[in-house]
Amino acid sequence: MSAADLPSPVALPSVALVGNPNCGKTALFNLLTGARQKVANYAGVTVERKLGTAKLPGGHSVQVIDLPGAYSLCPATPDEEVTLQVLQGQRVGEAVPDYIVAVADATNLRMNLRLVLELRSLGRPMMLALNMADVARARGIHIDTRRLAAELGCPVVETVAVKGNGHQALAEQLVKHLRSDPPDPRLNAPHTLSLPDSAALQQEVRRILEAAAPSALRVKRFQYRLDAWVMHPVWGLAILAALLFVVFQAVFSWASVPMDAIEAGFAALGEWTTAHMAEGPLRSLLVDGAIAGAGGVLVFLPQILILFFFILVLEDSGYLPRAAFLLDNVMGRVGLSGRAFIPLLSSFACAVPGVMATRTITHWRDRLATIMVAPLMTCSARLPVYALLIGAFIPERSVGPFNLKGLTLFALYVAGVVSAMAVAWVFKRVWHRSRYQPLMLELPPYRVPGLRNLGLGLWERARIFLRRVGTIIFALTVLLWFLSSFPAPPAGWSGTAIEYSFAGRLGRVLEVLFAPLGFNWQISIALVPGLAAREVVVSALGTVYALSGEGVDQALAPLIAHQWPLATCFSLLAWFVFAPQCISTLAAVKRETNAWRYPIAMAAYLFVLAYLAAFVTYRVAVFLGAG
Ligand SMILES: Nc1nc2c(ncn2[C@@H]2O[C@H](COP(=O)(O)OP(=O)(O)OP(=O)(O)O)[C@@H](O)[C@H]2O)c(=O)[nH]1
Ligand SMILES: [Mg+2]
Repeated sequence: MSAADLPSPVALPSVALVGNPNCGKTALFNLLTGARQKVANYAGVTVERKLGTAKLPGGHSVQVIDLPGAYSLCPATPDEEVTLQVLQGQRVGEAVPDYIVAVADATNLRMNLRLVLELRSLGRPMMLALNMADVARARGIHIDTRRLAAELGCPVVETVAVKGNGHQALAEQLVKHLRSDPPDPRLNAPHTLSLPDSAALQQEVRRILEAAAPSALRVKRFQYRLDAWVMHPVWGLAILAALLFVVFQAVFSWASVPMDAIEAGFAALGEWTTAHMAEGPLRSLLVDGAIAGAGGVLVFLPQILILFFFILVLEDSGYLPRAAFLLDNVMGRVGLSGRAFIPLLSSFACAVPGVMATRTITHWRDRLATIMVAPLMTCSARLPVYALLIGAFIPERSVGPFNLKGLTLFALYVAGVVSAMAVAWVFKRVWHRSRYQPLMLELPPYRVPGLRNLGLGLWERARIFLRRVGTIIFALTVLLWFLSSFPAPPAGWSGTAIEYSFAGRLGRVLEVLFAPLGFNWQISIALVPGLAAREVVVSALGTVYALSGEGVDQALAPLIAHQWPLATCFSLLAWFVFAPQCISTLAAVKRETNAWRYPIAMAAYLFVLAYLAAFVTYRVAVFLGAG
């Protein structure tokens, strides 16, 4: 694409997608713009406004704005506030959008039309997209769109945002509008809101629906019977535990074949390179740095994809908000809001989106408590570290019907969750917070996960992981290789070259700090680049051991299994349950809280916990004879 093709965002008319949470705004946005923003079956997926360009029929282009879902133009949560700010042009450097596309879930008009009426009262050019038209039709909800358009005084179209061309009617209507009614800058002046009274709104919704879609008022919920099981206080918890358990078993048992293949591939590549290149720094960089280091992280791709497969299926099925209700009681007792469930669950992928997702939490202290414990959820960057250590030290054995490795991984995730609950409980004590906020959350319908969404989601995950391996992990590994190879030792040096290098000396210094935890100097070095990305600990260990003259023909796992006492493995695992080192999370916390003291407090408390946990684990393990 040449620079001329790139649309200038200032010149294009802007179209904002506004609607209730979970009505399919982002799915529509992705269809219109070709973007890949996250879509999932629960309220509060989008928490920041996103921009994209849509090419419409007839050569028109518009800038499309995807917004967080809102129940009303009176914001109750920080994400709803974002929506209102954008609509009123209160964001710095941004004008009021030229056109509003109100998006409504056609299966739930009784609720969705309230916001549509509020939007109408703004008096700005708008239209209504009745999304989920496919589901509405299947449920026998008939909507007279002409009548509805007449009642609302704006165009109404039906859309199906999960179908390839499900946005066609919307695109055509946009073009029609642009032709007949080009953007008028006079309408874009910020103005004060005067919203209709709530009871009057409800009456108006009823009146309109009786005229245009009487069947929408008689919707039956199909899901009550299933919910009686899924949200049952005993069966529900059993179902949740069983689900999570299957996930962790699968991460180990399904992944072994592709992982072995990738590992064998890298081993062969290393041998081939060693055989075909003259000895020297370049060969060492390729073999010890790139192949033993970054390649060692790539091996974990299958496990990450399996974990995300399950997360995506759960996200799309509509199960997650139900689990939030199920756990609301437990969460309330430790001082977390039930709304914290989804942000915390997102943190299993990465704490950064988890911290952002706390914008759906109304009260500041609830939100802060959730932010502070989010990094205790086991993010996917920890998976390679856990998997390496479990693969090396935990024998391939079955305990009853369970695989011992899967069981250990499950235990580590549970350790993270339990610690988060404990820390939240302490916060509650410190802040004397006892007010319990009842959980108000909309239950989405159950849905069979769409293959398209699933495939795109997995592809996106694979891309993110590969990009990390190819950029930050690779760069840090090369840097570490450099620091571990230079300066070269003088003639007559009796130890290995790495012990003489910068990294070797730094490792010896850090070892003093970490020796009480049972960490040797190789681990101590690896923890430093791990500050930027946790997986780098794995690649760094690969490089450090390869340079220690242990031979690259040995895979890392058997090597450390041979060299480290079991107590060190347990201690390092305990360290990583808390592992304070993730700069991007700390930066996200600074952004979201707008204060330095929170990320600093977070790093400090996590470091202390990690150190204590590893220390105690190591001592106990040594005492029990694992030293
Ligand atoms: N069957 C069907 N499903 C849809 C349609 N549009 C969206 N979905 C599904 O509805 C769910 C919600 O879609 P999103 O696009 O994330 O909704 P959103 O309005 O952006 O939600 P928030 O960002 O939370 O406000 C996802 O599971 C989508 O796959 C549709 O037209 N038909
Ligand atoms: Mg969205």
